[in-house]
Amino acid sequence: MKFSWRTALLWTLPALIVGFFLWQSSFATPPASMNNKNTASTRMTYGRFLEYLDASRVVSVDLYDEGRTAIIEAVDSELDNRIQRLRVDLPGNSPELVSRLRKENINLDVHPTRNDGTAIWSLLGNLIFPVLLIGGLFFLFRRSGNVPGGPGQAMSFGKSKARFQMDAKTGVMFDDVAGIEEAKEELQEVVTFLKKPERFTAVGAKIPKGVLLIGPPGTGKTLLAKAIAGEAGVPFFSISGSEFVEMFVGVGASRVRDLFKKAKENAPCIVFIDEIDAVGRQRGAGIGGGNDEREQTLNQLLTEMDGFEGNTGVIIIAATNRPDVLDSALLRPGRFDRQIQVDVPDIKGRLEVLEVHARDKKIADEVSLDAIARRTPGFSGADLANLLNEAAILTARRRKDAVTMLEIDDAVDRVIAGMEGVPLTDGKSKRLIGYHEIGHAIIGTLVKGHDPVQKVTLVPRGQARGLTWFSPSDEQSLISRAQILARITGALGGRAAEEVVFGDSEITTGAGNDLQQVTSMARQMVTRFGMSDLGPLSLESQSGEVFLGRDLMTRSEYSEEISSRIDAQVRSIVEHCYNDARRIVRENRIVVDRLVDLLIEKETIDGDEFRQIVAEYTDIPEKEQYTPVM
Ligand SMILES: Nc1ncnc2c1ncn2[C@@H]1O[C@H](COP(=O)(O)OP(=O)(O)OP(=O)(O)O)[C@@H](O)[C@H]1O
Ligand SMILES: [Zn+2]
Repeated sequence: MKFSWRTALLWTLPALIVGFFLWQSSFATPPASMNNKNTASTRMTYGRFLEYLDASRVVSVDLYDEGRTAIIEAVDSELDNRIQRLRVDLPGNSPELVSRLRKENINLDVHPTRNDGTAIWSLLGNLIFPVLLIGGLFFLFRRSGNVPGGPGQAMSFGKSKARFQMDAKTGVMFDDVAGIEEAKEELQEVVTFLKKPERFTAVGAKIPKGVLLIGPPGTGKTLLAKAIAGEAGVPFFSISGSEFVEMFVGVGASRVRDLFKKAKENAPCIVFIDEIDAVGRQRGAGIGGGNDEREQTLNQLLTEMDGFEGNTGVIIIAATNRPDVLDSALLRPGRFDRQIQVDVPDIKGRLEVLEVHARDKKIADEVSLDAIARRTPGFSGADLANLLNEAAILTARRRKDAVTMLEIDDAVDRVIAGMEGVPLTDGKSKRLIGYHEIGHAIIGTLVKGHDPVQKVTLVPRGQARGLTWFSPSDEQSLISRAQILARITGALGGRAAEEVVFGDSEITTGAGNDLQQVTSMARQMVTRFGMSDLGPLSLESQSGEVFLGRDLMTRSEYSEEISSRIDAQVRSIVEHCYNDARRIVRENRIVVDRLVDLLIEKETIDGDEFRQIVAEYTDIPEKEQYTPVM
């Protein structure tokens, strides 16, 4: 045979790929330094391991390298029952072994390959492998005629490697999750579903399949999902949305399939998908069409969720901080139809989180957790955990026996330095935001036709530095003119209060979002609902669902002259409402001041308490005081 570069490459390529796998798996086995140096490198044969199992000497098993290597802890009967660590080479991924270990209550952890070895190796691995594979595929396809095994063989290299993690027992309980009581209460039911499904199926109730946890990073969504598994005593499968989205077509989808297959085999169990927005973005959105791979993965996820009954005992919990970008198909009944908000904790919540994390630390008596909670508005659960940990590290470094206030102070600085968006600690801006929020809330309470206040809070969230929540009174599709005016007035309440209290020159950019809403509502009154002096005309067509770029599509169907008349009408509506808003704040200044003080002290006031305080200052029933007219 004549030597040719092509043939040479053809044979070296598979060798390289195989070599790469071997090389990678040598990193995948845990480094000895991770464990006790002397014992972790001691090997044990599979046969011995089975004997140890029979003799109930195995305490825990950690599986690495796709189930090919195990690090076990076993009782050494010769060495006065000391625990020894041993490495076992397993014949391969064995579901029987896993179910036996679980049945015998042996601590089992399955570790994904990716997290083992050092970061740089896995990064290199992730880069080299795709390059080799793509190169190889390209080459093989060009030569497909006379390649041993043909391209089909090459394709199978792309087959999925299941990269989800399984914890037989998470060991996390609801007690370990603090400061998010509402979310915990709602999830208590899911625990019951898993523990006592008969109770629900007996009366024909369909058990929900999916729960979506919505909230900013570090608020404990993962912890909460683990706690559900822990409370129910079921296994916990987890994967991150970004891990689903892979370079090779079909890998993401087959990962989803694998994950669900494993989950069903292990039911009842929890499947946790972190960062679901990475796969679950609106299909077809984005410039230049969707990402095919991601869409296939999402479609597979939807198919899997439809493909099993809620009663199989698999409950899928997903987490996101971007619910707005999710494909609406995910939120339909029978999929993630339960949505639970997990917020940054308020002052009381922060104290509880601190108490949880102080349990395992030595803290001096002089330290007041309450004082720390006061000083840390905007800190998430993870920030607080990090804070106590930093303080403990400083304590050890300073060779003290217990954490003192000095270490806490230094740790607060360190944590704040690493956080996005500096939280509100300074008095003046907190007051200003307090007035802004109370402005919204007082108008919402006193103006007829406005939805009632659900809660007012100074706990920042995303871009907002404070928030007022209104509970929509009931599902209504028709909204009256007076109601829209009430909403516009309410939305202007924040800016109005700032101006009344601090004067013209002190108003802030904080109302930017409010003003956008106000303008849009007023504009729609004029152009869509015929609610202005321009008469009952529809001057603009509905812009359709508003998402990424679509709102640019609003069609103008009127002349420039009408356009300026529309502007004048919009302006007059907004001005009228703004005057009302300022007047209401001025006339109720005493109660507004009192509410702001209370808000600054407590950070959150709920709707009932809010209304009760307002009622102390006026005998006119709420909602009857101001009726929007124009
Ligand atoms: N509510 C809480 N109570 C107690 N500890 C918490 C709480 N929230 C966060 N923590 C601590 O912070 C760590 C990280 O939280 P977790 O990973 O659950 O947050 P997350 O909401 O899933 O964040 P991300 O969105 O970044 O994944 C937890 O392991 C825990 O130590
Ligand atoms: Zn506002």
